[in-house]
Amino acid sequence: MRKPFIAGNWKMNVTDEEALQFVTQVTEKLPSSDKVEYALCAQAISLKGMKEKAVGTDLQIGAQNLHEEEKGAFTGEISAAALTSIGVKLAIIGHSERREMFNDTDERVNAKVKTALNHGITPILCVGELLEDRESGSADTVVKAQLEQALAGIESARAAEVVVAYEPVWAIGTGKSSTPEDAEAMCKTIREFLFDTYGPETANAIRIQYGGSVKPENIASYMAQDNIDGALVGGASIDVDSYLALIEETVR
Ligand SMILES: O=C(CO)COP(=O)(O)O
Repeated sequence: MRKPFIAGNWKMNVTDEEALQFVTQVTEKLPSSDKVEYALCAQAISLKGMKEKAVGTDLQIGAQNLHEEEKGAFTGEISAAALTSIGVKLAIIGHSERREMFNDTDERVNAKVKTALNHGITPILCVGELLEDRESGSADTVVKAQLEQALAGIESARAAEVVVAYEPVWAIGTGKSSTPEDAEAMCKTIREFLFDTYGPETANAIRIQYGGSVKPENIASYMAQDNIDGALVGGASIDVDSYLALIEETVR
């Protein structure tokens, strides 16, 4: 059985002071991680402080990106080694906002996933189609191509450590979430791709999250689907009560 995994993606919406306050408030109330894993992915500036505040709890702290190179002249970027030096072992990779605005091509996403795995960082690998892909009937092809390129050269044992987040781009921050049935259909397609690529053991081990306008009110309908193992949540993860409710609804 795959353990559900709920990750908040705060994007560029939370200051350091707010981030630290959030962790203090939330850690008092988080349930045990026996049945559900949970994480918060914050701006780089807050990761160290959040890690310190989360000591002794099961709250995972993740980055929203990392650079594929080990080190060097990459002004403004974050290295995997810098993340692990403060104990961060989780990073979102290839989010659609980065693919669209920050040149995260499929090739770079592949390099970033490899770098993350080389450093023992769990990548939350984001894939998802644009509205025009869905309307033209090519959503499956687009998502499979993203997966194929992102996972190129990564062997089965290492691929098992990847978390895939299926986020249809048209559902992100729009309030227009995918129906649970449509989300399940794509997550099943993703699972089948993983099965064909890596065989049953790895395909069944990899967790697939759905993301796109997930809220406490609709998360249970996604979690009820066979191939959805959690959620990557933007807006609804920024409020303490809402974040806790997402986790509670997952294990209800
Ligand atoms: O992009 C997302 C998470 O990575 C989804 O954002 P929203 O939950 O705000 O739609």
